[in-house]
Amino acid sequence: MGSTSKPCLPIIDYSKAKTDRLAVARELVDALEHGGFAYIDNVDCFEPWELLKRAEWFFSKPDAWKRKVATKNYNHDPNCKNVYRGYFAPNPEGNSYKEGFDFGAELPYDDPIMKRTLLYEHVTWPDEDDDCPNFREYLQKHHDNMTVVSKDILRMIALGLGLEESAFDSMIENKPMSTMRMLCYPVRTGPHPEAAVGSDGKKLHCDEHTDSALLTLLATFNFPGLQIQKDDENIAMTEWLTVDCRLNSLVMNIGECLSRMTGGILKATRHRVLDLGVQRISMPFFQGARYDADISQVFVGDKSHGDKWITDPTCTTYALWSLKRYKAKSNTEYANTELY
Ligand SMILES: O=C(O)CCC(=O)C(=O)O
Ligand SMILES: [Fe+2]
Repeated sequence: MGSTSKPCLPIIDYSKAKTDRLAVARELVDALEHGGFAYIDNVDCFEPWELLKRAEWFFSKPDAWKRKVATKNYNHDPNCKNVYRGYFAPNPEGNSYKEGFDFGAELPYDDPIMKRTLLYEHVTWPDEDDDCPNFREYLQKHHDNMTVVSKDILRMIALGLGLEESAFDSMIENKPMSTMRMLCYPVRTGPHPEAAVGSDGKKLHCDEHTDSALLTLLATFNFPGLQIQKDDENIAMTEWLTVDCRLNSLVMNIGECLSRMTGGILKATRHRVLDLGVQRISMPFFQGARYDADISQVFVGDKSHGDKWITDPTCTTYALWSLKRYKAKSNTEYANTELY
Protein backbone atom coordinates (compact mmCIF):
# COMPACT_ATOMS: atom_id res chain seq x y z
CA MET A 1 0.00 0.00 0.00
CA GLY A 2 1.43 3.38 -0.96
CA SER A 3 1.67 5.82 1.93
CA THR A 4 -0.67 8.34 0.26
CA SER A 5 -3.36 5.94 -0.93
CA LYS A 6 -6.59 5.66 1.05
CA PRO A 7 -6.73 2.38 3.00
CA CYS A 8 -9.22 -0.06 1.53
CA LEU A 9 -10.78 -0.90 4.92
CA PRO A 10 -11.61 1.30 7.92
CA ILE A 11 -8.83 1.30 10.52
CA ILE A 12 -9.72 0.79 14.16
CA ASP A 13 -7.06 2.00 16.59
CA TYR A 14 -7.24 -0.55 19.39
CA SER A 15 -4.82 1.45 21.54
CA LYS A 16 -7.73 3.83 22.17
CA ALA A 17 -10.16 1.11 23.22
CA LYS A 18 -9.74 1.96 26.89
CA THR A 19 -9.39 5.74 26.78
CA ASP A 20 -11.90 6.53 24.04
CA ARG A 21 -14.13 3.48 24.26
CA LEU A 22 -17.44 4.80 23.01
CA ALA A 23 -15.91 6.58 20.01
CA VAL A 24 -13.91 3.47 19.03
CA ALA A 25 -17.01 1.31 19.53
CA ARG A 26 -19.03 3.51 17.18
CA GLU A 27 -16.29 3.49 14.51
CA LEU A 28 -16.12 -0.28 14.78
CA VAL A 29 -19.86 -0.78 14.39
CA ASP A 30 -19.93 1.68 11.51
CA ALA A 31 -17.25 -0.37 9.72
CA LEU A 32 -19.03 -3.64 10.41
CA GLU A 33 -22.41 -2.31 9.32
CA HIS A 34 -21.04 -1.27 5.97
CA GLY A 35 -18.21 -3.48 4.69
CA GLY A 36 -18.24 -6.07 7.49
CA PHE A 37 -14.43 -5.89 7.58
CA ALA A 38 -11.90 -3.62 9.35
CA TYR A 39 -8.19 -3.45 10.12
CA ILE A 40 -7.49 -3.57 13.83
CA ASP A 41 -4.28 -1.67 14.55
CA ASN A 42 -2.11 -1.55 17.65
CA VAL A 43 -3.02 -4.84 19.29
CA ASP A 44 -0.03 -5.05 21.63
CA CYS A 45 -0.03 -8.81 22.06
CA PHE A 46 -0.05 -9.50 18.30
CA GLU A 47 3.48 -10.37 17.10
CA PRO A 48 3.12 -11.30 13.42
CA TRP A 49 6.74 -12.21 12.78
CA GLU A 50 6.92 -14.51 15.79
CA LEU A 51 3.80 -16.28 14.54
CA LEU A 52 4.99 -16.49 10.97
CA LYS A 53 8.31 -18.02 12.06
CA ARG A 54 6.44 -20.81 13.82
CA ALA A 55 4.04 -21.40 10.93
CA GLU A 56 6.93 -21.62 8.45
CA TRP A 57 8.68 -24.11 10.73
CA PHE A 58 5.56 -26.30 10.92
CA PHE A 59 4.69 -26.25 7.21
CA SER A 60 8.27 -26.93 6.09
CA LYS A 61 8.17 -30.33 7.85
CA PRO A 62 7.73 -33.53 5.82
CA ASP A 63 4.23 -34.76 5.09
CA ALA A 64 4.60 -37.84 7.34
CA TRP A 65 5.65 -35.64 10.30
CA LYS A 66 2.60 -33.39 9.87
CA ARG A 67 0.23 -36.33 9.50
CA LYS A 68 1.27 -37.56 12.96
CA VAL A 69 -0.74 -34.63 14.38
CA ALA A 70 -3.58 -34.91 11.87
CA THR A 71 -7.23 -35.66 12.41
CA LYS A 72 -8.08 -39.29 11.77
CA ASN A 73 -9.21 -38.60 8.21
CA TYR A 74 -5.68 -37.55 7.38
CA ASN A 75 -3.43 -39.93 9.31
CA HIS A 76 -5.33 -43.19 8.78
CA ASP A 77 -4.28 -44.32 12.26
CA PRO A 78 -7.06 -46.53 13.72
CA ASN A 79 -6.04 -45.40 17.23
CA CYS A 80 -6.31 -41.71 16.44
CA LYS A 81 -9.15 -40.08 18.35
CA ASN A 82 -9.00 -36.62 16.78
CA VAL A 83 -11.89 -35.94 14.46
CA TYR A 84 -12.08 -32.18 14.70
CA ARG A 85 -8.74 -30.61 15.55
CA GLY A 86 -5.25 -31.12 14.22
CA TYR A 87 -3.51 -31.10 10.85
CA PHE A 88 -5.41 -31.34 7.54
CA ALA A 89 -3.70 -31.88 4.19
CA PRO A 90 -4.33 -30.03 0.92
CA ASN A 91 -6.85 -31.37 -1.57
CA PRO A 92 -5.74 -30.59 -5.15
CA GLU A 93 -9.29 -31.22 -6.45
CA GLY A 94 -11.12 -29.09 -3.87
CA ASN A 95 -12.52 -25.56 -4.02
CA SER A 96 -9.70 -24.46 -1.70
CA TYR A 97 -6.09 -25.60 -1.83
CA LYS A 98 -4.75 -25.37 1.68
CA GLU A 99 -3.24 -27.31 4.54
CA GLY A 100 -3.63 -26.31 8.13
CA PHE A 101 -3.38 -27.00 11.82
CA ASP A 102 -6.43 -26.30 14.00
CA PHE A 103 -6.59 -25.98 17.74
CA GLY A 104 -8.73 -24.01 20.17
CA ALA A 105 -10.39 -23.78 23.57
CA GLU A 106 -10.15 -27.13 25.35
CA LEU A 107 -11.90 -28.39 28.45
CA PRO A 108 -10.45 -30.85 30.98
CA TYR A 109 -11.19 -34.46 30.03
CA ASP A 110 -13.37 -34.91 33.11
CA ASP A 111 -15.51 -31.85 32.35
CA PRO A 112 -19.12 -33.07 31.87
CA ILE A 113 -19.35 -30.96 28.69
CA MET A 114 -16.69 -33.20 27.08
CA LYS A 115 -19.24 -36.05 27.17
CA ARG A 116 -21.75 -33.94 25.29
CA THR A 117 -19.70 -32.45 22.48
CA LEU A 118 -16.36 -33.09 20.82
CA LEU A 119 -16.01 -29.46 19.85
CA TYR A 120 -13.62 -28.81 22.76
CA GLU A 121 -11.39 -31.70 21.65
CA HIS A 122 -7.71 -31.69 22.70
CA VAL A 123 -5.27 -31.34 19.84
CA THR A 124 -2.19 -33.53 19.44
CA TRP A 125 0.82 -31.20 19.37
CA PRO A 126 3.88 -31.87 17.20
CA ASP A 127 7.31 -32.82 18.52
CA GLU A 128 9.40 -29.71 18.92
CA ASP A 129 13.06 -29.28 18.03
CA ASP A 130 15.84 -26.74 18.58
CA ASP A 131 14.60 -24.64 15.65
CA CYS A 132 11.28 -24.03 17.38
CA PRO A 133 11.41 -25.06 21.03
CA ASN A 134 8.22 -23.36 22.18
CA PHE A 135 5.77 -23.89 19.30
CA ARG A 136 2.92 -25.11 21.49
CA GLU A 137 3.45 -22.60 24.28
CA TYR A 138 3.66 -19.68 21.85
CA LEU A 139 0.61 -20.64 19.82
CA GLN A 140 -1.50 -21.31 22.89
CA LYS A 141 -0.50 -17.91 24.24
CA HIS A 142 -1.51 -16.33 20.93
CA HIS A 143 -4.84 -18.15 21.06
CA ASP A 144 -5.47 -16.91 24.61
CA ASN A 145 -4.51 -13.35 23.63
CA MET A 146 -6.86 -13.40 20.65
CA THR A 147 -9.64 -14.71 22.92
CA VAL A 148 -9.18 -11.74 25.24
CA VAL A 149 -9.09 -9.26 22.34
CA SER A 150 -12.12 -10.75 20.57
CA LYS A 151 -14.21 -10.79 23.76
CA ASP A 152 -13.30 -7.15 24.32
CA ILE A 153 -14.21 -6.33 20.71
CA LEU A 154 -17.57 -8.09 21.15
CA ARG A 155 -18.24 -5.91 24.18
CA MET A 156 -17.36 -2.82 22.15
CA ILE A 157 -19.68 -3.99 19.38
CA ALA A 158 -22.51 -4.22 21.92
CA LEU A 159 -21.71 -0.70 23.09
CA GLY A 160 -21.52 0.66 19.55
CA LEU A 161 -24.90 -0.90 18.77
CA GLY A 162 -26.41 1.00 21.70
CA LEU A 163 -26.79 -2.14 23.83
CA GLU A 164 -25.42 -2.78 27.32
CA GLU A 165 -21.72 -3.56 26.98
CA SER A 166 -22.44 -6.90 28.64
CA ALA A 167 -25.20 -7.84 26.14
CA PHE A 168 -23.27 -10.74 24.57
CA ASP A 169 -21.53 -11.86 27.76
CA SER A 170 -23.71 -14.90 28.31
CA MET A 171 -22.66 -16.18 24.87
CA ILE A 172 -18.95 -15.84 25.50
CA GLU A 173 -18.40 -16.26 29.24
CA ASN A 174 -16.69 -19.34 30.66
CA LYS A 175 -15.32 -21.37 27.76
CA PRO A 176 -16.65 -20.18 24.42
CA MET A 177 -15.66 -22.34 21.49
CA SER A 178 -12.86 -21.05 19.32
CA THR A 179 -10.60 -22.17 16.50
CA MET A 180 -7.10 -20.97 15.81
CA ARG A 181 -6.21 -22.08 12.31
CA MET A 182 -2.67 -21.95 11.00
CA LEU A 183 -2.99 -22.05 7.22
CA CYS A 184 -0.65 -22.62 4.32
CA TYR A 185 -1.73 -22.41 0.68
CA PRO A 186 0.95 -24.31 -1.26
CA VAL A 187 2.01 -23.62 -4.82
CA ARG A 188 0.04 -25.95 -7.08
CA THR A 189 1.99 -28.55 -8.96
CA GLY A 190 -0.96 -29.95 -10.91
CA PRO A 191 -3.66 -28.35 -13.05
CA HIS A 192 -6.01 -25.78 -11.53
CA PRO A 193 -9.38 -27.51 -10.94
CA GLU A 194 -12.70 -26.00 -12.05
CA ALA A 195 -13.89 -26.19 -8.42
CA ALA A 196 -11.35 -23.54 -7.42
CA VAL A 197 -12.39 -20.89 -9.94
CA GLY A 198 -14.23 -17.81 -8.65
CA SER A 199 -17.54 -16.34 -9.78
CA ASP A 200 -15.58 -13.96 -12.05
CA GLY A 201 -13.29 -16.65 -13.46
CA LYS A 202 -10.31 -15.87 -11.19
CA LYS A 203 -8.12 -18.71 -9.91
CA LEU A 204 -8.60 -19.19 -6.18
CA HIS A 205 -6.56 -20.57 -3.30
CA CYS A 206 -9.51 -20.26 -0.88
CA ASP A 207 -13.13 -20.47 -1.98
CA GLU A 208 -15.67 -17.63 -1.81
CA HIS A 209 -17.32 -17.92 1.59
CA THR A 210 -18.65 -16.24 4.69
CA ASP A 211 -17.28 -17.19 8.10
CA SER A 212 -19.69 -18.97 10.40
CA ALA A 213 -18.72 -17.94 13.94
CA LEU A 214 -19.15 -14.64 15.80
CA LEU A 215 -16.05 -12.83 14.57
CA THR A 216 -12.70 -13.55 12.95
CA LEU A 217 -9.31 -11.97 13.68
CA LEU A 218 -6.99 -12.77 10.78
CA ALA A 219 -3.23 -12.44 10.51
CA THR A 220 -2.25 -12.20 6.83
CA PHE A 221 1.40 -11.31 7.51
CA ASN A 222 2.48 -9.64 4.32
CA PHE A 223 0.84 -12.01 1.86
CA PRO A 224 -1.51 -10.46 -0.72
CA GLY A 225 -4.51 -12.26 -2.22
CA LEU A 226 -7.38 -11.61 0.21
CA GLN A 227 -10.46 -10.11 -1.45
CA ILE A 228 -13.89 -9.17 -0.12
CA GLN A 229 -17.13 -8.74 -1.97
CA LYS A 230 -18.12 -5.12 -2.17
CA ASP A 231 -21.08 -4.13 -0.06
CA ASP A 232 -22.69 -1.65 -2.40
CA GLU A 233 -26.07 -2.20 -3.97
CA ASN A 234 -24.98 -0.23 -7.05
CA ILE A 235 -22.07 -2.52 -7.77
CA ALA A 236 -22.52 -5.85 -9.48
CA MET A 237 -22.37 -8.73 -7.01
CA THR A 238 -19.27 -10.11 -8.67
CA GLU A 239 -17.11 -7.09 -7.89
CA TRP A 240 -14.27 -7.90 -5.51
CA LEU A 241 -12.16 -5.51 -3.47
CA THR A 242 -8.54 -6.38 -2.75
CA VAL A 243 -7.56 -6.12 0.91
CA ASP A 244 -4.10 -4.60 0.94
CA CYS A 245 -1.45 -6.00 3.24
CA ARG A 246 -1.10 -3.83 6.30
CA LEU A 247 1.90 -4.60 8.39
CA ASN A 248 1.11 -5.37 12.03
CA SER A 249 -2.68 -5.10 11.61
CA LEU A 250 -5.24 -7.81 12.21
CA VAL A 251 -8.02 -8.06 9.65
CA MET A 252 -11.33 -8.43 11.44
CA ASN A 253 -14.67 -9.60 10.04
CA ILE A 254 -18.09 -10.71 11.19
CA GLY A 255 -19.37 -14.27 10.98
CA GLU A 256 -22.86 -15.47 10.06
CA CYS A 257 -23.78 -16.19 13.67
CA LEU A 258 -23.22 -12.61 14.85
CA SER A 259 -24.79 -11.21 11.68
CA ARG A 260 -27.85 -13.27 12.47
CA MET A 261 -27.98 -12.17 16.11
CA THR A 262 -27.65 -8.52 15.12
CA GLY A 263 -30.55 -8.81 12.69
CA GLY A 264 -28.28 -8.37 9.67
CA ILE A 265 -27.11 -4.93 10.84
CA LEU A 266 -23.59 -6.29 11.06
CA LYS A 267 -22.57 -7.84 7.76
CA ALA A 268 -21.10 -11.28 7.24
CA THR A 269 -19.21 -10.40 4.08
CA ARG A 270 -18.14 -12.92 1.47
CA HIS A 271 -14.40 -13.17 0.97
CA ARG A 272 -11.87 -15.34 -0.83
CA VAL A 273 -8.14 -15.70 -1.51
CA LEU A 274 -6.72 -15.47 -5.02
CA ASP A 275 -4.21 -18.06 -6.15
CA LEU A 276 -1.27 -15.83 -7.08
CA GLY A 277 1.02 -18.78 -7.85
CA VAL A 278 3.04 -18.36 -4.65
CA GLN A 279 2.84 -19.95 -1.21
CA ARG A 280 0.69 -18.00 1.26
CA ILE A 281 0.54 -18.35 5.03
CA SER A 282 -2.23 -16.87 7.16
CA MET A 283 -3.70 -17.43 10.59
CA PRO A 284 -7.38 -16.78 11.27
CA PHE A 285 -8.80 -16.96 14.78
CA PHE A 286 -12.52 -17.71 14.84
CA GLN A 287 -14.29 -16.64 18.02
CA GLY A 288 -17.35 -18.73 18.70
CA ALA A 289 -19.92 -18.80 21.48
CA ARG A 290 -20.40 -21.30 24.30
CA TYR A 291 -21.47 -24.68 22.93
CA ASP A 292 -24.94 -24.31 24.45
CA ALA A 293 -25.46 -20.59 23.68
CA ASP A 294 -28.86 -19.85 22.17
CA ILE A 295 -28.02 -18.43 18.76
CA SER A 296 -31.65 -17.84 17.87
CA GLN A 297 -31.58 -14.69 20.05
CA VAL A 298 -31.73 -11.47 18.05
CA PHE A 299 -30.38 -8.48 19.99
CA VAL A 300 -31.09 -5.73 17.46
CA GLY A 301 -32.47 -5.33 13.96
CA ASP A 302 -34.68 -7.43 11.76
CA LYS A 303 -35.53 -10.77 13.37
CA SER A 304 -36.24 -12.45 10.05
CA HIS A 305 -32.68 -11.87 8.85
CA GLY A 306 -31.53 -15.06 10.57
CA ASP A 307 -33.48 -17.10 8.04
CA LYS A 308 -30.87 -16.12 5.47
CA TRP A 309 -28.29 -18.16 7.37
CA ILE A 310 -30.22 -20.73 9.34
CA THR A 311 -33.04 -22.46 7.56
CA ASP A 312 -33.09 -25.38 9.99
CA PRO A 313 -35.20 -24.32 13.02
CA THR A 314 -33.69 -27.09 15.17
CA CYS A 315 -30.29 -25.45 14.86
CA THR A 316 -30.58 -23.28 17.96
CA THR A 317 -27.38 -23.88 19.91
CA TYR A 318 -23.95 -22.76 18.85
CA ALA A 319 -22.64 -26.34 18.83
CA LEU A 320 -25.41 -27.58 16.52
CA TRP A 321 -24.85 -24.62 14.23
CA SER A 322 -21.10 -25.21 14.12
CA LEU A 323 -21.54 -28.86 13.36
CA LYS A 324 -23.94 -28.16 10.53
CA ARG A 325 -21.63 -25.53 9.02
CA TYR A 326 -18.53 -27.70 9.26
CA LYS A 327 -20.30 -30.51 7.49
CA ALA A 328 -21.69 -28.23 4.82
CA LYS A 329 -18.36 -26.56 4.10
CA SER A 330 -15.98 -27.90 1.53
CA ASN A 331 -13.94 -29.82 4.07
CA THR A 332 -15.15 -33.32 3.30
CA GLU A 333 -13.17 -34.22 6.41
CA TYR A 334 -16.26 -33.51 8.50
CA ALA A 335 -18.88 -35.04 6.24
CA ASN A 336 -19.09 -38.42 7.97
CA THR A 337 -18.21 -37.26 11.43
CA GLU A 338 -20.50 -37.10 14.45
CA LEU A 339 -19.27 -34.22 16.52
CA TYR A 340 -22.08 -33.68 18.94
O1 LIG B 1 -6.15 -16.91 4.27
C1 LIG B 1 -6.81 -15.91 4.41
O2 LIG B 1 -6.31 -14.79 4.42
C2 LIG B 1 -8.31 -15.99 4.62
C3 LIG B 1 -8.75 -17.28 5.24
C4 LIG B 1 -10.21 -17.34 5.49
O3 LIG B 1 -10.98 -16.53 5.05
C5 LIG B 1 -10.75 -18.42 6.32
O4 LIG B 1 -10.02 -19.36 6.64
O5 LIG B 1 -11.95 -18.35 6.68
FE1 LIG C 1 -12.90 -16.71 6.02
